[in-house]
Amino acid sequence: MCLALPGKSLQQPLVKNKVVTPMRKEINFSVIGQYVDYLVKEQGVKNVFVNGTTGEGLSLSISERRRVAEEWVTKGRNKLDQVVIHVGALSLKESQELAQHAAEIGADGIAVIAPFFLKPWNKDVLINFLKEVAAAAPALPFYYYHIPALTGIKIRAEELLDGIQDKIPTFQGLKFSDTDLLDFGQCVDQNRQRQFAFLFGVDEQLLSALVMGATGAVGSFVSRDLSTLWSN
Ligand SMILES: CC(=O)N[C@@H]([C@@H](O)[C@H](O)[C@H](O)CO)[C@@H](O)CC(=O)C(=O)O
Repeated sequence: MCLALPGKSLQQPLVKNKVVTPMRKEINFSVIGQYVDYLVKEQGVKNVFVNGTTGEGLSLSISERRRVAEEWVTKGRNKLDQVVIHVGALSLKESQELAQHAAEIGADGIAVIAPFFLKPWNKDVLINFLKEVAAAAPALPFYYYHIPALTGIKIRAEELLDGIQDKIPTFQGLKFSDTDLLDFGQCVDQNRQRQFAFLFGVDEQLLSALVMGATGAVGSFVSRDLSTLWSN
């Protein structure tokens, strides 16, 4: 459950942890502070991705997602470098509400998955959805969470990147959770000015992605060892 994002500067990749949401019958908010300390002290991880796939964000209610985000931001203050909140939802309004909330509580970025029930049928429709969500948090770096195996949306990331910053000025990069390394390589190739972050999300292919130019990673099984890879 580890995620790496670039640092405040895109040139400086950092290890991040995509965190689970602790639950018994209900969400166990009280252990999130300990979880932060564990990640920082035991795992050498100072960046987290909250309410994503591993955090089961899409299975939580909106009020639960808000509360989980608040806990991570609050408990991570002065300990974590970046807390990125996944705010994707099937409802545009809910996604916007979560994006605005992430900005209000002081998160460092937001990420959005494509709506996957009534699916965007082309790139422009998808970008319009993302743009509306990003506009709800106009000061927060925005990541598109590309995970076609779960969304069923096959629009290639490379196609999406083309001209995206004209539509979404806060666009910071991709969380690329797909095994299509050709698509990934074409994204990297398109990013000649290195303005975007490419956070790779399939642990099993991370080494290949690093060779190809991933600037960070979001993963389940990597942590301190991953930061070592980058620092070497
Ligand atoms: C589908 C999924 O859960 N993918 C994981 C991977 O880390 C995955 O667990 C790993 O590659 C093992 O298959 C992450 O990319 C997901 C993630 O970052 C998230 O919590 O949003």
